[in-house]
Amino acid sequence: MDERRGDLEKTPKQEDVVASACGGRYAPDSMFLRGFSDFVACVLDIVNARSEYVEAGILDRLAEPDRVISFRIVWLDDDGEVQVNRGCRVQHSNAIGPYKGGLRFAPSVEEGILRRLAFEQTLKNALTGLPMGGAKGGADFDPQGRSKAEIMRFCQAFITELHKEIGPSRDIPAGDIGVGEREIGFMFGQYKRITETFSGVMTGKGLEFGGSCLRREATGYGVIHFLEAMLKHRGEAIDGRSAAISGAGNVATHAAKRLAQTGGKVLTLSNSRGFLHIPDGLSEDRIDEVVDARDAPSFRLEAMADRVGGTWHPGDTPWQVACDIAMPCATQNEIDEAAVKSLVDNGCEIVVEGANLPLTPGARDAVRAAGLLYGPGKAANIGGVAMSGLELSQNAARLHWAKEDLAQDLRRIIEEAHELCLEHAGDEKQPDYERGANRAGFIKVADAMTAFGVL
Ligand SMILES: NC(=O)C1=CN([C@@H]2O[C@H](COP(=O)(O)OP(=O)(O)OC[C@H]3O[C@@H](n4cnc5c(N)ncnc54)[C@H](O)[C@@H]3O)[C@@H](O)[C@H]2O)C=CC1
Ligand SMILES: O=C(O)CCC(=O)C(=O)O
Repeated sequence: MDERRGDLEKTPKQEDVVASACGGRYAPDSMFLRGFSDFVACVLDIVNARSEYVEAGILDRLAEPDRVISFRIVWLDDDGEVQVNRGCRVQHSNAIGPYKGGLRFAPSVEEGILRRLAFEQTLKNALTGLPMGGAKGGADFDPQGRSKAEIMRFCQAFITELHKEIGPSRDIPAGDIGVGEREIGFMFGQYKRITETFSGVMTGKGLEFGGSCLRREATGYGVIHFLEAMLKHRGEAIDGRSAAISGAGNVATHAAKRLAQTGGKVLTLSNSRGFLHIPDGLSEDRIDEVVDARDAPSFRLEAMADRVGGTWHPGDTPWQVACDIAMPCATQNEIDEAAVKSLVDNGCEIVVEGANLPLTPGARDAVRAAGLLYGPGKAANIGGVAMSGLELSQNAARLHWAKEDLAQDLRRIIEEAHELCLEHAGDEKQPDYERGANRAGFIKVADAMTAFGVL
């Protein structure tokens, strides 16, 4: 046993463990280090109680992804101009299954964010109960305002670079911000052309070529299933509760649709330009209109205001609206401390995350301090990757399962994940779901890593 490890055993404090595990490789305020430090706070007592985890260096190994693949993407825009973007795939852990996680196309994409998201994905995927490791990738490409032909050329160039690193038993990408079924189609087609194979190398595919029923809906629907499970645990239900939802993409619209179906009231949708407020609630039909129209370059959420009896608030976020539930479903760090204060002052009691990491660290502390019921994304938004896991199973068996069966599977997976989180969440009456998710995911991954020995 090395000297440093011996010291750790004597003084296993959170900050020492984090510093030792990260070995000075991350800037103190980096997104990864902050997240890893919070994670260590949740699992440190488990590690201290299990010498096999310390001996196998589990935390040190989790602090560094298995591999980071960076590459240049070159493509031609509609004017024939050469465009260059930067792409990256972080393969964090394949301890419990092949690397699995989404691809994000957005100007804010950079390696640091992907390192953090890939780490979170490892824990999240473990909660699904399906054999999937964790990864995340993407590019700093902004699809906004790009034509369909430009998006196709970009997707083809992206996968031309990444295809060597992925495969149906190796790493299976899916969608995320800026990457939906259309983009997966372009990338899957290019992979198929280059490798001359037809396999389940990506999920979120079109139904005609190996996609699964309900993958499109699964993340948003799953968020509402998780919300229902949290409320049921308290003897409550959604019934007539109102929600401020951010985003107008895949997760936001399907969470909105399912909430409306479950008797809730959808007060807002949003984008990076502002938010749409519908005081009487958005109907399912109107939500469907957004789902059908949003891929068109001409689509503007703001243009719907009159038609839905709402108002458009340019430059603002939905967190100033009086609501029972806040449901951030757009992007990271979209709720800060001031937004939490405004939500609490306006009567909000619940925050449930459709997006990954939508709360700043200060906002998370404020949510806890205010005693809100809090469903963190790493537990509440597992529906998408869970359905991806079921898509993989269908592809491997060369079968297509019925929507009704998949709907039941999705609900069961979410309810079981909720139970698993509860088991590790401390106080039964005021469960800390984030702690529960971190601990439950960690134990599963750490046990697998321990079984492999040191590698
Ligand atoms: N698609 C999936 O299956 C899953 C997605 N997530 C997470 O959910 C979130 C949303 O993802 P998708 O709906 O798939 O992406 P999307 O690309 O379909 O939608 C993103 C939405 O967020 C809005 N948006 C982007 N930046 C914004 C900003 N700065 N302020 C306000 N709105 C902004 C966009 O206008 C768009 O309406 C992301 O955090 C993603 O990581 C999590 C689990 C699975
Ligand atoms: O479906 C997948 O593989 C990944 C979904 C995803 O990116 C996520 O859960 O954040």
